[in-house]
Amino acid sequence: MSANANLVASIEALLAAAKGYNIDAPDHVARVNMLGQLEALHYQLEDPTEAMFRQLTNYSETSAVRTLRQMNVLEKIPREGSIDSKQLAADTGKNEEVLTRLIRVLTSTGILKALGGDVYAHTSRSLAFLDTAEVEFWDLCVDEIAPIAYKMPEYVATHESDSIFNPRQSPFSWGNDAEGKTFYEFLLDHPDRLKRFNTAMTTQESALPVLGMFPFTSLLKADADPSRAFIVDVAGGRGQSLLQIKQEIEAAGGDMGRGKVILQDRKAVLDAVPDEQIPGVEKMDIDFFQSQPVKSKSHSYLFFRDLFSTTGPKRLSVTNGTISNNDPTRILAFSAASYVTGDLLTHYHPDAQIYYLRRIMHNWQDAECRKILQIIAGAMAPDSRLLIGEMVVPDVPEGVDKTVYWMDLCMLIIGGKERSEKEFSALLDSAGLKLVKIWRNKLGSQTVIECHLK
Ligand SMILES: C[S@@+](CC[C@H](N)C(=O)[O-])C[C@H]1O[C@@H](n2cnc3c(N)ncnc32)[C@H](O)[C@@H]1O
Repeated sequence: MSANANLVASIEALLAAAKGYNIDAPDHVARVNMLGQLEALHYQLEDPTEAMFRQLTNYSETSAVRTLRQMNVLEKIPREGSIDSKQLAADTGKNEEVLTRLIRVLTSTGILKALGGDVYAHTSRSLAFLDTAEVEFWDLCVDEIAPIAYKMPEYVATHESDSIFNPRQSPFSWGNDAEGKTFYEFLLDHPDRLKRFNTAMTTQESALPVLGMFPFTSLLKADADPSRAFIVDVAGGRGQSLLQIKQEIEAAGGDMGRGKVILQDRKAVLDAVPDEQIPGVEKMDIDFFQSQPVKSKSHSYLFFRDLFSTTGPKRLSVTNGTISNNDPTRILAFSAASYVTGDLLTHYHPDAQIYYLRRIMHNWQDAECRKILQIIAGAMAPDSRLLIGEMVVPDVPEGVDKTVYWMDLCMLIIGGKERSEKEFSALLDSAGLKLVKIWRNKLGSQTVIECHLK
């Protein structure tokens, strides 16, 4: 087909899709597919040099929005009607010329509307920066990641090519004068930035949904052991996923199979979550590189052995809360130290039906992921499932959803990685786990990867 025939065919295909589209009852998938067609059409029509310079609107638009937000200018533009630049300058106390020039960047790309004579109005796109929770994540990316992204050329010029795979030498660590610390160790040292990060993590629902893929309700059991956790959200942040899963299950008339619901994360993260924000959820602070306290009974003796690794018994097992050992003197010493009825037993939990791990694997390289997975696998019972909520990189870029690609650059910067199905499968296999099924979202790359012990 000639280039011209191609162009006409693309436009006709888009026209046919538009004719079948009901704008009053928009179908999300149909709409996004049409956007894909439109984007392909745009690439066919655009001159490559024009395209090269259009890239520059990315950073100029981002900078203009972020700067106007910093100056609280968007709030001063009326939601209905319009405002002129003189009034806007008076209302914000900012320089009129600077405001006008920043606003023009946004009217040129349709974020704000220019009505002529330096008069401006909101559009639904500018209002999104005022009204959506996702803007917290957007600000975080612009303030924490984008400055380092622009310094990547300097990073690669000053580092060995493999150092980017060392999470303690990531571009983020380097750009924050913190080489030697991982991204999360750095955040723990900076409570304000940690707090902002954790809040932003609660907001990305539209691009990275929790629900609509794996059927959580299918795992409810009326005769479930109430002492067994139904779900443990490992490094679950502020409990954002658990709350949604709980709601879905309760809406279906279930009660999480009578099992417990456990939120695990670092202590500093959990301490910042008021109990009333996560009703019915038990908090448990952990370091996922060290241990998984919610363990299968058959593995519990390892926990005790670990605690007594220097002087402890050679073999110690726990059955229904009774400790037995092949060395009675040890048991006596053990009891005398009052560990038996105190700290140790309160740390004992049976395993969980579901270990849930969302947006964790992509923060780390394979070596760290393998360690996290091996520790969870060591805690799982044969019927436990590990559910991994992550994007999966498609073999060939598809559709208009670019989230997985820009997220992968963020991950390259902080020391992590987005993975393909093949990469997940190999990683899981190396940690003693089997990838059973990838539950995909209708759109985009977000999935739930279901795994069992091998
Ligand atoms: C990208 S957030 C994901 C949070 C949540 N799972 C979600 O999907 O929104 C990564 C989480 O890992 C936690 N984390 C980082 N290092 C950890 C560690 N060594 N042990 C336990 N949690 C850790 C962080 O505190 C943070 O809450």
